[in-house]
Amino acid sequence: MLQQVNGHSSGSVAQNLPLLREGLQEFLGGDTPLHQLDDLTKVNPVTLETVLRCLQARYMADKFYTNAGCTLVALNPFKPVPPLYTPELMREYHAASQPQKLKPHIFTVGEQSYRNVKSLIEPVNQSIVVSGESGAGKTWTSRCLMKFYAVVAASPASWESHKIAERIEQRILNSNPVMEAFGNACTLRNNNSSRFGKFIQLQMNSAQQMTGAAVQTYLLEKTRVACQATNERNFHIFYQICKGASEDERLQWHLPEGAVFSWLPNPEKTLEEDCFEVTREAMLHLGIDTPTQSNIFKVLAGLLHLGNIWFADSEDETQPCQLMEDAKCSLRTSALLLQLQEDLLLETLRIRTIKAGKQQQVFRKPCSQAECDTRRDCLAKLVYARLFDWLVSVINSSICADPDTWTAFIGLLDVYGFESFPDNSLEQLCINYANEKLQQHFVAHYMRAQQEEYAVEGLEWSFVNYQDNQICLDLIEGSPISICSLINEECRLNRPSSAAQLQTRIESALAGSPCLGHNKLSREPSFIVMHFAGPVRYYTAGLVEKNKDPVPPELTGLLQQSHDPLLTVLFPTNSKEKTQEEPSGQGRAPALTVVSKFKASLEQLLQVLHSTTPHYIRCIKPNSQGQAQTFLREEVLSQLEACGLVETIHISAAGFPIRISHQNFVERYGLLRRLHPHASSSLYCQSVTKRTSECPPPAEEATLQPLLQDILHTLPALMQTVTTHNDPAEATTVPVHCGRTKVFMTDSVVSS
Ligand SMILES: Nc1ncnc2c1ncn2[C@@H]1O[C@H](COP(=O)(O)OP(=O)(O)OP(=O)(O)O)[C@@H](O)[C@H]1O
Repeated sequence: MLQQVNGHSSGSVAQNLPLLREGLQEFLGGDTPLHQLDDLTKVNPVTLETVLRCLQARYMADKFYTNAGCTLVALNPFKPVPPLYTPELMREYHAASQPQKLKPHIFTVGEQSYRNVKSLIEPVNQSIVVSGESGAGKTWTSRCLMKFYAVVAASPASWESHKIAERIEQRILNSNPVMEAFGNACTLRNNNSSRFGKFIQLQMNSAQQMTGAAVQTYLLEKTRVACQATNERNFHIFYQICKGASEDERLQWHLPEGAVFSWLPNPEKTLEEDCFEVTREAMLHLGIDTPTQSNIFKVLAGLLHLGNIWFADSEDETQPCQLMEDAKCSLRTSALLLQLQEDLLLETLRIRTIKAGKQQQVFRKPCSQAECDTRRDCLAKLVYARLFDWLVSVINSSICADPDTWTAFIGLLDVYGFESFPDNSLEQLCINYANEKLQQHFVAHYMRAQQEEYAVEGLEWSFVNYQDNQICLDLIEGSPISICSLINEECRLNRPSSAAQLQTRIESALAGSPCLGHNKLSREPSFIVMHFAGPVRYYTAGLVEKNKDPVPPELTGLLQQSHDPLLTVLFPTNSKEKTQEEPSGQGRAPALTVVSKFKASLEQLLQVLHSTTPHYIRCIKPNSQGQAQTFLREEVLSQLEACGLVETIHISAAGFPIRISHQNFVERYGLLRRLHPHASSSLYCQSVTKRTSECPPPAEEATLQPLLQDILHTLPALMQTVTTHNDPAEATTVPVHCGRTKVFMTDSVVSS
């Protein structure tokens, strides 16, 4: 039973208030050096300042992992720390009777999830959500967790089954270099940035051995194939083939030393990720044999040559654009490598066919120079995206266990964190939408955990007034009208609409939403969404077109005519391709837009997450230069906001962020007795007796009780003095509660 402490004002107390506050702060800070606090919820009070100070102190002391209630905060060391990731340490966490008592580590999260699977307590399936901004360490963390499970979830009794398990684990680990070669690239923020999101399901049998895995990917940034920002690079695999091909392969793939490709910027930059051998080896282990690999690399070389095809502007609209002189050779080589007819490739790039009328008559219209470029880029994106999906399916068929052999899974979700750039478009809208969804999931889980702690302590209190981010989600995805539905509507109607019109439509249809900000500063048409992590301005130019992601049917038709074995698989002739250019008239299913496909996959993911016990790892980048021993407070703060940790601090603050064990509380008794020497404890005897009759305290706890009561009597008296000076509404909140083992206080005790 909970004891509530009501306040009594006292003149002497008011005079002594500054002294109290100072003493209390000191007391709450305690004697423990900040870097030794391994849980951010133990900093007292939990505020942004104290959390930042604690993380900084730990980082400087080479302590990279810190708990934050049900979350693990992982600071990127930006330097090798081999002792942190040895198989011996993995086994230590695995063998520990209480791993949560060891130093915070991703292995604690890994082991806890593993034990939950073992315990068979519902929900048995687990998910570990790894989030953070680009370069924060998500991929590293997921990789480490996979290695952890490969070590701890693999010790079957017989030698034979041990060998099978080892092979499966090796394949699962081999999926990493392959997916990274094809899906990662060097960006301004990370030399090895994942340009897609992924959910890896590690499948376990009834003896909790890893029997297989399955990978689901999200939103590959396929535009990178044909367009790279200044000082960024294309996907690693292109550099690997150009740098690592043998003499023979160079001849086969038409990649002479020193060849220049417009889609291969910054080739002089040499990265650790450029190692072709590692990728080939891993592909081989996944069952992709050498001829198939050669086929893949030949197609990629074909795309590089495609990127060198440039057109001159045509003066006469009725005439197709001419090839630039240098491009003729590139056209020939590209057609050769992709096994396409050269003249058909050229024609498809520069002539648009339009079907019209009842008879579906075919008209041929020469494209402008810009349209030719768009079609060329579109062709490359189409091939690369299909190739990537195909690789993922090959990886899955190599690592996925027979459904009869596994009974539970641990899912690792590695998703791009919240993004806010000077120029945000559909990609950022999708990413931030996913982050809002995950944040909602996280907040619900965090509140549940907080509520459970209160219940254990006997506190009857709930976060009834806490508003989660549903309003923002309604704005983005709600029904019937939301940003997503309006953008999709534009695609469906296929009407000409300007960026300014789209802005007006969004602003007028969603004017009532408190999460829609007003476009005051920008001259370019845009709208602002007030995300949980901060406001983001999205520009409306090109949004509808990106959402349609149109693939001219002629391009698919062209690839279906290729004689290349791989392209024949990627573009089968019998498939009923549906492209956005085909009108979706009466009776036809609505065209799938980028947003609608993303929304569907997100919903599926959330369904999976809801059916699991979640764990969260928030990766933080201490500085954007990738330097060891450098902790930039401003940068860390904005990430704490973006990953929802600030939100959890607010949730904590909405409850009782200050928690002190009875023992600690009483140890500091003198401080408060000085201020209120004649406090009577009679007021509390009743409630404490009532509590103790339900839950008898241990002997030492019993001796603490009278002292505890005296302090508890003093504090609220002080609080009332404080609240009457400030917000009168606060006076109605009971600031101090005595739980079974801890004293709980609202932050008004120290912050008012
Ligand atoms: N625990 C660690 N120990 C040492 N170095 C690390 C650690 N975590 C991350 N790093 C370094 O930081 C770099 C960036 O990490 P990583 O690629 O995992 O980031 P990410 O969050 O996955 O980024 P993106 O979203 O761009 O893919 C790594 O290449 C590695 O050099």
